[in-house]
Amino acid sequence: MPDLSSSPDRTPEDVLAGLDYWRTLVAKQQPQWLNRDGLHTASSEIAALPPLVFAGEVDQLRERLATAARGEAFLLQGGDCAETFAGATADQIRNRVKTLLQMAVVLTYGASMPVIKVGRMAGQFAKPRSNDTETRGEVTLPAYRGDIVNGYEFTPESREANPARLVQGYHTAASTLNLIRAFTQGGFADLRQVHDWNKGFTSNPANARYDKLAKEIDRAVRFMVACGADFAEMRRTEFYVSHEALLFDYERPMTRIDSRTGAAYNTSSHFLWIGERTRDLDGAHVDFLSRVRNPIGVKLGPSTAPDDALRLIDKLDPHREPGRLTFITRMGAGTIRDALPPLLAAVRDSGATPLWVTDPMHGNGITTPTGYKTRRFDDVMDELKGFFEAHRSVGTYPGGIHVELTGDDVTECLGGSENIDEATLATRYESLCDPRLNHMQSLELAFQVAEELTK
Ligand SMILES: O=C[C@H](O)[C@H](O)COP(=O)(O)O
Ligand SMILES: C=C(OP(=O)(O)O)C(=O)O
Repeated sequence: MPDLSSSPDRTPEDVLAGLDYWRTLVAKQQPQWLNRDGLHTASSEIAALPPLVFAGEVDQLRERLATAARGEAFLLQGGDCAETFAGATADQIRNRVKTLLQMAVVLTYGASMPVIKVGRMAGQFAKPRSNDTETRGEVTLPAYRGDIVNGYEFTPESREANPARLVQGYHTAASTLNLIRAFTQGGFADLRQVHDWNKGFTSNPANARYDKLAKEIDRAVRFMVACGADFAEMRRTEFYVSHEALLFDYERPMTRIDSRTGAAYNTSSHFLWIGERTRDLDGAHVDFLSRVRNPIGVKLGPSTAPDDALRLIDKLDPHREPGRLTFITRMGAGTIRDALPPLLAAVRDSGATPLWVTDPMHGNGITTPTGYKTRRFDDVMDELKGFFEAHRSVGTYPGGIHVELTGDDVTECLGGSENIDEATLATRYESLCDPRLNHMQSLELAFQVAEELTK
C-alpha cells in the first residue's frame, strides 16, 4: 500500500482510502463491541458532528513544537491519567488549567524560556490495559477501558462496552474544550492574575514558593506597565489539548479532510500520541497516525532499541518535518540513564530531530500490599533528572515533560514534601486508572524542572 498522504498527486479520495488502511492491520487494545448496530450509529453520528479543533491551530502547534525540538522552547504536557465524564466539572477543569498555568509560569520565569502548554484534556477518555479482564473474588468481567468505552462499576452491565459512550465522549470533550478556551482566552490566564491562580489551593510549601515568585512577576509586570508597555497580548495564552489516539471508533470519524489543503487532520485534538502498547511499526495505530497532519507523539519504554526509534521516524515523519514527531520516553528511574543515551545518539546520528520529552510517571508504577497503584515522587524526580543528564551527555535537547497530574489535593503518589505514605493513599485516591501528582507535587516538580533547565 503506497503512502497516499505524502504522494504529490493525491486526491481527497486517495487520502480517504489511505485513512482506512489500518482496517487491514492488527489494531491492539480495542474493546469488544457486542452492540454492532449501536457502534455503527455512534460512528455515523460522530462523523457528522463538527470538528473540536481546527487545522490551523494544529499547524500552529506543530510550529511551536518545532521550536522546542530546537531547544528554543519547552513543552509542558499534563492532565489526568483517565478523564472521566463525571469529572468534567468547572471546578476540576479550572484546577487543572490553573495548575498547568502555574507550572508554566515557574518554568518560563525560572528558565527564561517560552513554554508550550498542552493539556492531557478534552479527550483522554480511553485507556490501554495490561489485561482484558478484571477478577474480583469469583467474578471476572471486562477490564475498565475508560469512560468512553465502559463504566468503572464492577457489574456486567456497566463493564460491557457501550457505543453510546463514544458520543458522550465527544460531547464531554466539547464542553471541556469550551471551558478551557474560555479560561485561556477570556482573561483568566492574564499574566496579571498570576497570584489568583494560587487561590483556592490549600497552603503548603510549594504554594508559598510559588507565591514568592508570583510577587516578583507582579512587580516586573507593574514596572513594565509603568514604562508604558502594552500588555494586551498577555490577556490570553495559547493552550492546546492532547490525548492518546487509542480508539479507532472515535479517532477515525473525527478525522476529516482539510478544505484548504486536502490533507487529513484528526480534529478530536491538536496533538495525539501512540502508547507504548500500540506502537508496533506494522500495527494499525502507527499506520493511521502516519496519515494525519497533526503533530504525533510516540511513547518509548525501556525496551526500545535504537533501530525501533529510527524506523518509527521513517514511518511517521518521512520528510523530517520540524515539530511533526515527539518521542515521549518513559523508561523508569533505574533504567533511563542506561537506556536513553543510545537512543538519543542513534537518532542524532541519523540526522533526525524529533522533540524529546520525558514522561517520568509510566516507568515507575508500583502496587502497594493494600492494592493501590502508586508511584514514588522520588522516583519521578529521579527519572526527570536522569532525562536531563542523558541529554547533557549526548548533546541533545531535553524538550519537555509529560505528566499525569490533577489540580486537586488527591493522595495517589507517595512522598513529596507532604510526605504521603502508604496509609495516607486511601484518604483521597480518586484516579480510576493510574496515580496522578496532586497540585503540590506538580508545583514541586515544576520547580525541579526549572532548576534543571537553568543548569
Ligand atoms: O495509563 C496507562 C495504562 O493505561 C495503565 O498503566 C494500565 O494499567 P493496568 O496495568 O492496570 O492495566
Ligand atoms: C498509557 C499511557 O502511557 P504508556 O503508553 O506510556 O504506558 C498513558 O500515558 O496514559
